[in-house]
Amino acid sequence: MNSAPTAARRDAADLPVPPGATACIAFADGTVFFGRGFGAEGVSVGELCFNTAMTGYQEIMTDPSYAGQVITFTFPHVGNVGANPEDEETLDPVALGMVTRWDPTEPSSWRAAEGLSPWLARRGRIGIGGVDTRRLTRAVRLKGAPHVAIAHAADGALDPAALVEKARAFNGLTGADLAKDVSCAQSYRWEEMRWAWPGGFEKRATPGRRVVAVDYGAKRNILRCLASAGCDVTVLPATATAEDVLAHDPEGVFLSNGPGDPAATGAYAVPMIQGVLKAGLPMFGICLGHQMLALALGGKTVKMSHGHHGANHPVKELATGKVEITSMNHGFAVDGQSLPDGVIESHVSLFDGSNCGIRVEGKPVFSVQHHPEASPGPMDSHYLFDRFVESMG
Ligand SMILES: NC(=O)CC[C@H](N)C(=O)O
Repeated sequence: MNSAPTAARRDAADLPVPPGATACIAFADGTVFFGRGFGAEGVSVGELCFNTAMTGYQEIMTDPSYAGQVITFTFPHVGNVGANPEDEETLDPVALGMVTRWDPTEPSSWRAAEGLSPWLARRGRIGIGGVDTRRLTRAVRLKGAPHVAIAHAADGALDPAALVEKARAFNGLTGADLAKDVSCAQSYRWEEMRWAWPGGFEKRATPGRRVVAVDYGAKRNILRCLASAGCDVTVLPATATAEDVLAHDPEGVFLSNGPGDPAATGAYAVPMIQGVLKAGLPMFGICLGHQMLALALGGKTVKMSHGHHGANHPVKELATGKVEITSMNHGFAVDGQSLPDGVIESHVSLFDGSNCGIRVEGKPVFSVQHHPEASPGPMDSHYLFDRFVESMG
């Protein structure tokens, strides 16, 4: 295995492709990082972010909120436990590609059904190994979610100058409405619960609270957490109206995570949320769902510099002072200063003070920016699912 990282190259148009390079990441400013490709061959264009989680690359790559993004993993050993059918957060390919410090090894895990490279190839997604990911991560931090083009050509036929042009032509995620592209096309019932020994993913047997979950790109483990907490979940597409939601006679409404700019998604989500709020139902939102609830209540969202993507982000619940270590994946945030009277900031990030939660005074309506379902990550915030179920009582 040749795993030495390749050097970053400036001024792509003038420099030759280094020997052995079969993949690269080209920035709009002309910086190019070369590496060795795995997974699918081809070209993809999107926004680059870094994820600091030490486990869970398969869940991360299949989180629909990563649509339009390429992920560089700061943890060096990615791929060593392969891929399995249980750790997928959705069936459709989502993140555009992955960048790793080491080339993936053969999988070593009793759970592995296949290696990372064939799994990515089957999904049409590009992998780039052997990259100096520290340097790449610093570039993301300094340049703020840069626009990039990534390419993998097994014969080394890379055209860095053309890729830089493609990165320049990318419009970015601001204003991008991606949720309806990754949402389900039709409503369906969800019964699977969280994985538990020895039965694995079992189905709910007893009747529970009737919950409508609006799918903006929902991770499966959120739906499982709702089911395990005692909800009979009906999932509706992102473009569902308030009438569609209320027609199911729900006792509570859940707003899912999802990709893209919440302000762009709000065009259809905000009127639905406002309609459901008028009906006075309990409501709980996660990540994109949190951002859109804030918009529906009169708040604002902003694009962050390079966002939060990891499984070790400390968040403080202001009412209790309790700190939770959380899973995060967001590039936009609710502007805590923009919240109107009656909407209370409930959680903040201890990394940068950004808003991580809101609640409506006197009503069972609340949401968080982080991911209480983890997948991957710690379960410190799991109590929020129970809080949602209790709010229906
Ligand atoms: N995980 C999510 O739901 C992400 C929400 C939104 N797309 C963001 O990047 O901020």
